[in-house]
Amino acid sequence: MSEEKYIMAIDQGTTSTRAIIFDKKGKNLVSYQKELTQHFPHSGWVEHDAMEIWNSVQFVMAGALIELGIKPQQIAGIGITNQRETTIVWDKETGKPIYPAIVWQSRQTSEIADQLIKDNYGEMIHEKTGLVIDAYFSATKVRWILDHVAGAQERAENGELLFGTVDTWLVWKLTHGAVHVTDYSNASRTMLYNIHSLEWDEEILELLSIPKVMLPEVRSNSEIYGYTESLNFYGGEVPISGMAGDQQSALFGQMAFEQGMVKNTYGTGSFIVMNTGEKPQLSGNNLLTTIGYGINGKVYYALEGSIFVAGSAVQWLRDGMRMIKTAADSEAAAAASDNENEIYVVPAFTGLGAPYWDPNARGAAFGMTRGTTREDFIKATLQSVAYQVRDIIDTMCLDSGIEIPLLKVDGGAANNDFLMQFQADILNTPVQKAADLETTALGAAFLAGLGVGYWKDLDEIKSFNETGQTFSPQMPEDKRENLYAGWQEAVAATQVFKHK
Ligand SMILES: Nc1ncnc2c1ncn2[C@@H]1O[C@H](COP(=O)(O)OP(=O)(O)O)[C@@H](O)[C@H]1O
Ligand SMILES: O=P(O)(O)OC[C@H](O)CO
Repeated sequence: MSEEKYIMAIDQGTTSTRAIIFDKKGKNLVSYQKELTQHFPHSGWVEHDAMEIWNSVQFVMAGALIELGIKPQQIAGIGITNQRETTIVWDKETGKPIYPAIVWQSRQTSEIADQLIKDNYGEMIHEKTGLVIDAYFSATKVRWILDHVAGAQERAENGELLFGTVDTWLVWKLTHGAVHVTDYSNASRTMLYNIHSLEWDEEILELLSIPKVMLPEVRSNSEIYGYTESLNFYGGEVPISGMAGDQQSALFGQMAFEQGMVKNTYGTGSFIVMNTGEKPQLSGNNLLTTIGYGINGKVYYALEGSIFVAGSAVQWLRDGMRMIKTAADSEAAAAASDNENEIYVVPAFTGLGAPYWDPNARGAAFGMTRGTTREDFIKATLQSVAYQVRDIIDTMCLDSGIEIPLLKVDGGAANNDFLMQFQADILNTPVQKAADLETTALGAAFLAGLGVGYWKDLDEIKSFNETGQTFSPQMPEDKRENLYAGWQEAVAATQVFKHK
């Protein structure tokens, strides 16, 4: 009797690593998770131990197999999805990183980014990569490592060092150093990749003195990149057949295959991504143009708005302000606020992302009176997430000329009904939750399953479509616009105060 086969997705996120096993109907059967240590060596720096990332992946893969009670040989394909931009440089011979992974949120390379802006490279880099110059992307992080580790530049030039984002690092480790690849979606977040010619950009590489020999080969999002080395995977040689950055993977998992479809993932940050079809569309309003996915010889582009602080504002209410015990408590507290005197919280803790890109802004609260309560403050913090999403969706509609009929949502904070209802109200657009909020992993599983023929095509995948609750707008127009105008004033006032 032949044994049933499954697809495994590895979701290597900023705060945790998960392995999730899906069946033939795209159903999530088991999810196994491990938290990841966050290192903050200096103010504004965020680093991970790349070996801990790798160990956590092995741990969750084993855990998921054991929990489901299946053998590695029953995995038809593995899909990898990952925190994007996070940068690792390692020694090709020893397989050891030469410096910790510099995490996407880290600001330690902002001086390099500022210099590029001062030297007027903004337009050239935007045109070629679709990105806005910022320390967020991998390019300045690679430069920083080559500058700060003794002898690294020379060793990189000699071909002794390799660079990779987390996807690349994991495939390299899983294949025991045999395969050094990335995919279109991750490459498009490095600020080194030309999204039009689909090549590493020689001019940018030269500008930053990054040797091309250390870069991975860029491949599609769904194909066999290599096989797990049997020692790494308990005797199993399993194809690794799908790969995408986590936000693009969520777009795929939400089945946003058509031009104009938009998803928003409410995690630590919040990332709104619109499928814009087969032609890259450069934003005139500071959104990012990025590659959504490339499959069957076609590349699909996307517009993205990145909000750095979303669910982490709720963590701040819990751990910093100590106003709530759990993130979920924020829902009842916000619903209990009946103050007509609305206050605004602008959670610009690490500056403001899209569409403002103001690295020097810092958090602020406005409109408080003697009557303002804890509940009002919690409500305003949740509302700040929804207002930031509106800032981006409005900009996206302007840039793309596309009206958004529906916002598909997922991620941890999408569990908050108060936030979802307010989101629908402030956008005046229905908000539809995914049936299973692990959409990021589902996207990687779909890509991996398509890559090995486990699923035939997109039509088969579309037949699994199941949606969760939909929140319909209920707020009167004048109230919506008054509230939003107040938010815009609050953001403008926040930007007047500059962090020294
Ligand atoms: N019910 C809730 N209400 C508001 N925020 C929540 C709720 N549940 C989780 N969160 C927030 O969502 C985030 C976790 O979501 P997750 O998708 O796991 O994030 P990530 O992938 O970035 O680690 C945390 O920042 C947490 O504060
Ligand atoms: O790990 P997440 O879910 O917080 O996502 C991080 C993003 O990919 C950063 O661009």
